[in-house]
Amino acid sequence: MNAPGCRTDAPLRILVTGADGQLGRSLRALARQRPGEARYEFLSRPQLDITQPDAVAAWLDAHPADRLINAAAYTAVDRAAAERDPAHAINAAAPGVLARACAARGIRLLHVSTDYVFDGRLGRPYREEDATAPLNAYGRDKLEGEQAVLAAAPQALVVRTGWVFSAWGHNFVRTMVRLGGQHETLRVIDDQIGGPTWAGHLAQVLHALALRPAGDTPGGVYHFGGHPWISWHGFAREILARAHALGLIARLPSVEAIASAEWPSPEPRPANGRLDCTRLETLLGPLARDWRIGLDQVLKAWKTAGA
Ligand SMILES: NC(=O)C1=CN([C@@H]2O[C@H](COP(=O)(O)OP(=O)(O)OC[C@H]3O[C@@H](n4cnc5c(N)ncnc54)[C@H](OP(=O)(O)O)[C@@H]3O)[C@@H](O)[C@H]2O)C=CC1
Ligand SMILES: Cc1cn([C@H]2C[C@H](O)[C@@H](COP(=O)(O)OP(=O)(O)O[C@H]3O[C@@H](C)C(=O)[C@@H](O)[C@H]3O)O2)c(=O)[nH]c1=O
Repeated sequence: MNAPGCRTDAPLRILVTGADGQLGRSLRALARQRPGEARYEFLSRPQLDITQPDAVAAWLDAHPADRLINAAAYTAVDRAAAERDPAHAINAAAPGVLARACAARGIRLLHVSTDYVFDGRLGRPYREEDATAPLNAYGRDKLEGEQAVLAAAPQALVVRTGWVFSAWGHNFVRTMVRLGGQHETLRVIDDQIGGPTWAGHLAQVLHALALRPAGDTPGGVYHFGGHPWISWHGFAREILARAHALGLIARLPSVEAIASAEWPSPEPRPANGRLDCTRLETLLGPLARDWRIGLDQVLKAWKTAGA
C-alpha cells in the first residue's frame, strides 16, 4: 500500500462502493476514459453491502487499497422517514463502519453527502462551516453519517453535493423527460433553488481529490455543486426545451410554477440548496460545474440510445 501522504509512481488503488448508482457509474466511465491514472475496483451492492461490518473488514483485508470512495447511499428522500431501518443503516451507520475500517488500514475515505443537511434558510450560498439543520429524515441520516466519518477518520474527505443527475438511475432529469412525454402541463416548484450537479462533474472532483497526497489535502468537509443556480421550475423548463429540441419529446409541455406548499410531498426540502465551492476551488483550481454541459451530454446519450 502507498503510505498515506507519499507520492509514488505506482497508480493508486481506489475502491468504489455503491458502484451501480449514478456516481458509481460515472466513476466507471471516468476510469475507462483515463486508464493508468489509478487502479479502480468497483463494488456493487451484491459484492459488498456497506452495512455489514464483517464483510467490509474481510473485503478490505483481501483487497488492499489506498482510497475508498463511498458512492453507496439510500437516496429515496420521500421514503426515508417510513423506511427508517434501511435508510439509517445505509446513510448514518454504514459510513462510520467504512471510516473505522479504512482508518485501521491507512485507507483514505472519500464520502459523499448532501445539501439537505441544511435547512435552506440562509440568504446566501452555504459554506462548509455554516450551521447544519436538516429538515427531513434523509438529511438527518446523511448528517449523522458525515459526523460518524469525521469522528472515526479526521483525514477523511466529505464532499457535499446536490441535485445530482446522470444518464443512469433515478433523477429529476429523467423524471421530467418521462412526464414531459406524457402530459401537456407540468407543475414544478419554483421556491427551492440549488445547483444541479452532473454526476460526471462530481466524479471528476472525487477522482482529483482521490489522487492528491493526503498531506496536501486537509480532511473535512468540502462543497461541490453545479452552476448556475436555478429553481426546480427553471431546471425543468431547460430540460424540457432541450429534450424537445432533440426530439426526445414530441410536444413541449407548459411548466406551471408552484410553491412548495402546493406540491404533495411527505418530506420538506430546503428552499436554498446553493453550495459555495470556494474551499474546493482554492484546493483544486477552477472546477467544471456548468450543469448545462452535463444536461446536453445526458440528453444526447438518451437520444443515441433511442430512449
Ligand atoms: N441523487 C442526488 O440527487 C444526490 C445524491 N447525493 C449523494 O451522492 C451520493 C451518490 O448518490 P447517487 O449516485 O445519486 O445515488 P444512487 O441512488 O444513484 O446510487 C446509490 C447506490 O448505492 C447502492 N447501495 C444502497 N445500499 C447499499 C448498501 N447497503 N451497500 C452497498 N451499496 C448500496 C444502491 O444500490 P441499490 O440500487 O441496489 O439500492 C445504488 O447502486 C450519495 O451519497 C448521495 O446521498 C447528494 C446530493 C444529491
Ligand atoms: C416530479 C416533480 C417534482 N417536483 C419537486 C419535488 C422536489 O421538491 C423537487 C425535486 O424532486 P425529486 O424528488 O426529483 O428530488 P429530491 O429527491 O428532492 O432530490 C434530492 O435527492 C437527494 C438524494 C439529495 O441529496 C438532494 O440534493 C436532491 O437532489 O421537485 C415538482 O415540483 N414537480 C414534479 O412534477
